[in-house]
Order: sequence, then C-alpha cells, then structure tokens
Amino acid sequence: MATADSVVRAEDPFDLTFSEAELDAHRDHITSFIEGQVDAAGVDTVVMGLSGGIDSTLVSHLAVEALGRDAVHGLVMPSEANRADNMSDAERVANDLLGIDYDVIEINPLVDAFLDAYPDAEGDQLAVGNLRVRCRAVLNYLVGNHEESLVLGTGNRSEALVGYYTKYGDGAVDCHPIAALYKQQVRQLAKHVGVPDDLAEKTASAEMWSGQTDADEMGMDYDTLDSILALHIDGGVPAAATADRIGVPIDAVETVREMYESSAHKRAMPPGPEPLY
Ligand SMILES: Nc1ncnc2c1ncn2[C@@H]1O[C@H](COP(=O)(O)OP(=O)(O)OC[C@H]2O[C@@H]([n+]3cccc(C(=O)O)c3)[C@H](O)[C@@H]2O)[C@@H](O)[C@H]1O
Ligand SMILES: Nc1ncnc2c1ncn2[C@@H]1O[C@H](COP(=O)(O)OP(=O)(O)OP(=O)(O)O)[C@@H](O)[C@H]1O
Ligand SMILES: [Mg+2]
Repeated sequence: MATADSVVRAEDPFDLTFSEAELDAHRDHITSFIEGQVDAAGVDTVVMGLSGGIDSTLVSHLAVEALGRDAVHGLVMPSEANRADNMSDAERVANDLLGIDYDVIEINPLVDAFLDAYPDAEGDQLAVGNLRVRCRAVLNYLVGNHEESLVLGTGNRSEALVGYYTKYGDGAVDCHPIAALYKQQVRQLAKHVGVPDDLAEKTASAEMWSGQTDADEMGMDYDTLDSILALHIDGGVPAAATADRIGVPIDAVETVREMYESSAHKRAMPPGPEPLY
C-alpha cells in the first residue's frame, strides 16, 4: 500500500523465489550464454561498466566465471551524481571480489563539454541524467572497439518491461546476460554465486542525479513491480485480480501497464517505412 513517502509496497508480494537447483540452472545458462556470444562474435574479451550496484556486480561475476578474469575489463565511471561508497564498492568488486583489470574514468568533463556545446539543457535533470548515462556508453564502445571486445549490458527483465533505462545509454550494449531475471531474482542469484549480502541487498539506484532511487522514481518497490510484471504483464492475470492478490491499489497495476505500453519503442529496432518498390 502507499506509504508516507508515496512508494507503493505490496502487502503480499508474489513469490518469485528460485530453488537452489533453479539457481544453479540459471547460473549455467547465463555463463553459457556469455561464452556463446563471445564465440559467435569471434572475440575473446568483454568490457562493461561497474557501478557498485547489484546488476553490474552479478554480470561481471558471471562473466569471470564464463571467460576467466583476464577476459573481463571493468570501467568505473563516476560523475558528480554518484555516491562515493557506490564507486568504492565498484572498485571493491573489481579488486577484491573478481581480481579483474579496470579503469576509473571521470565523466564530469565529458558531460560539461556537451553542456557547453548545448547550454539550453543545463538544469534539465532528466536530460542531463540521460547524458551522463550515454557518456558511459560512448566510453564502453571506445574501449570495446580498441580491445576488440563485446560490451556487456546489465539490463534485467523488470527494467526492460517498463523501459526503465536510457535508450542508447545503458541500453546500448551487445547483449544483456541477465535479461531473463526479475530484479529480486538478480539479488537471489547474486547471493547464490557468492556476492556479499551488503552488495546484493543494496537499494537500487540509477544514480542519474544525486539521491535518485528506482523505487522513488517509479513509485513502487521492486517486490511490487516484479509481482505486477509476473502476474499481470507476463502472466495475463487481470488487473483487478492482480491488485487483490498482492494487496495494492489497482492504480499501481495500471501504472505498470502504462509504463510497459509506452516503452514498447525501447524494445524494438528503430522503425522505418516499408520500401515503396
Ligand atoms: N513512442 C515513441 N516512439 C519512439 N521513440 C520514442 C517514443 N517515445 C519516446 N521516444 C524517444 O525516447 C526518448 C526517451 O527515452 P530515454 O531517452 O531513454 O529517456 P526516458 O525514458 O525519459 O528516461 C530514462 C528513464 O530510465 C531511467 N534509467 C535510466 C538509466 C539507468 C537506469 C537504471 O536503472 O540504472 C534507469 C531514468 O531514471 C528514467 O526514468 C525520447 O526523447 C524520444 O527520443
Ligand atoms: N558510475 C558508473 N560507472 C560505471 N558504470 C555504471 C555507472 N553507473 C551505471 N553504470 C552502468 O549502467 C548499468 C545500469 O545501471 P543500474 O543502476 O541499472 O544497475 P546497477 O547499478 O548495476 O544495479 P542497481 O540497479 O541495483 O543500482 C550498471 O549496471 C553499470 O553497468
Ligand atoms: Mg545502479
């Protein structure tokens, strides 16, 4: 139900917990997927952004399992919107958890250069936040081109279904290894493969601007979002029955459907007219 901070939290979230056997199967499935993508592209290595958040921590962990630590290059790309503890967690993942090579590249100067070129966008929180995300995408591909690597993405099923990512920003990658997992399953698999609890349980944040959290911006926590996606969007349970089942106002279910429908363009190739002849 809605709380004082106006984030909707389901009274009885839908249980998406995997068994240990299912977690093992997903681990194998995803590491095989990463190996397959790299083989098919005829390369040996991958590059990816490390944010200290759970999505990039899990993907980098599984990439090391699939390819070995020498084949994974991390980029930690702080901006003024990032909390220092998240950036130090990103370095902790690279150094202590995985032992991979990584670079730290400050993106503030790049963002400033774009805003010098187009000052009208200054102060536009969403446009500048998306610009920060797209600067990271440009750097991922600079390194990827130079090292003949694939760019690994970290999009999960929850984000993809509601379009909660930046088009041609964090969506600009060569593949998304955890695309089949809802957010709470990302946390489960992370713990299963040995990611420390403090990283696996962290509050999700896009950090496009200071203090942003996914739950505040979307107006519901991930347990609620995942429940509505699994039951109503993926499962075809009617909106009213979904709302009753998990204990949320029907508005929350309708909001998710609206996010799903209005973000369809992010899940498709850019369209063009059919050839005339
Ligand atoms: N119907 C349509 N058909 C074709 N294209 C359409 C369109 N509607 C908008 N567009 C295009 O899409 C643009 C808007 O999309 P976009 O630029 O992505 O921007 P938008 O979706 O407005 O913002 C990105 C959202 O994703 C969140 N995010 C971003 C990055 C990371 C994370 C994270 O979780 O880490 C979350 C962010 O907080 C924000 O809520 C429009 O400016 C327009 O160019
Ligand atoms: N400061 C950063 N430096 C490097 N990469 C980043 C940074 N911020 C975001 N990214 C990249 O963008 C991806 C999308 O961000 P997102 O916030 O959805 O994932 P996350 O931080 O890994 O997990 P969470 O959603 O739980 O915060 C990250 O997984 C990471 O690959
Ligand atoms: Mg994050």
